[in-house]
Amino acid sequence: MGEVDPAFIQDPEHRPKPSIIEAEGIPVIDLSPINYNKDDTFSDPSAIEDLVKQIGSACKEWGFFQVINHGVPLDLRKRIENASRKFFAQTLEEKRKITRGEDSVAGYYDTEHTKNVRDWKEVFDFLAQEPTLIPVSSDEDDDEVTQWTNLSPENPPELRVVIQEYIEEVEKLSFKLMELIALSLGLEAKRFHGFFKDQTSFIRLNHYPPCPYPHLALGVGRHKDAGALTVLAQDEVGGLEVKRKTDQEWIRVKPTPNAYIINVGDIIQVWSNDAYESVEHRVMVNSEKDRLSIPFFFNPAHDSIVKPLEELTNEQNPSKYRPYNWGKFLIHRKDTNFKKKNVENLQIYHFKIA
Ligand SMILES: O=C(O)CCC(=O)C(=O)O
Ligand SMILES: [Fe+2]
Repeated sequence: MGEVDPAFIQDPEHRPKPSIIEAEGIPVIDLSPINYNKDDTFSDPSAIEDLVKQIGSACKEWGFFQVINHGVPLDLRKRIENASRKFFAQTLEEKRKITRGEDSVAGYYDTEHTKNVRDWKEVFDFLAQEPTLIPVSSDEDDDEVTQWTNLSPENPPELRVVIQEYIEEVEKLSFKLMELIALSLGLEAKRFHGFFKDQTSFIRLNHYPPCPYPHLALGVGRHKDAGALTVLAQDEVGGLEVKRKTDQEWIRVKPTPNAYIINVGDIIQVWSNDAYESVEHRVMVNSEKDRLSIPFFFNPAHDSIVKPLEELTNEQNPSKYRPYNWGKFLIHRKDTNFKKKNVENLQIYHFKIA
């Protein structure tokens, strides 16, 4: 990654700005009421009610928030971060031994493109469920389903187990967040749980090496997350930017030690019939420091039909989207993200009812 490779160069309007705006506005929400109450139940109704309000406003106003006192053990986070660093510190040859194949999303790769520009990063993806059931093709008439499985790095030897332990914990957090989001929309707490029975969730280890031309490239180009919810751990380096809804400015999410960054994905946007929006974000790189981030993409079962919930639509507020099949959507995305293509990949607005 020495000379300027045109594959990484963003169009001028998408290049990072030299001045960074680090807003205080991205809410930090304390989840103590659901994690550290004395008798371990949802026992303090007023604290929960307040929490639900905070979650609702954050989803509406930002589509992004951070959580503290989230219940994921700090020691586990440290262990996954250390193991990930060891993994990425290996030679390219070693890492490429578990390169992601055409037939699964799991494994190592360093050639992802976002909006047809190559990202300055390398990643390792690991599925939450093994096997994960998924359609063979994005073709609507093809009913065939296949199984995705994980690839296991030899080194460091602890990585696989640490990832599995970590997934268990962030998954618990994701379910709790979905309950709070459901309540904030006036739904029953467990309204969303059924969608995640055979989930297609996965965890991603993102490594952003120092970049000699950080003013031209991005670690991840502007995008929205396609799934339901993302639970992201970022290290102290920083670089994640979120598009502020009020003025469309790019705002840096300040690293908060031990916090998780949560964002609403496209599926929540559709379920909520646009009450909550999935917000664009991107990652800046820098010329000096490596950066590590670990998103957990909480995604429903492949055969989920994604559409606005009946409870949230009516004559005054009719459904804004045609239903789509999540598994087919995911496969379509996978096929187009892998290579540079001259067409835009599939987006939820393609299902929008005009
Ligand atoms: O590295 C980050 O902070 C965010 C990465 C991201 O947005 C993604 O992987 O979808
Ligand atoms: Fe993202």
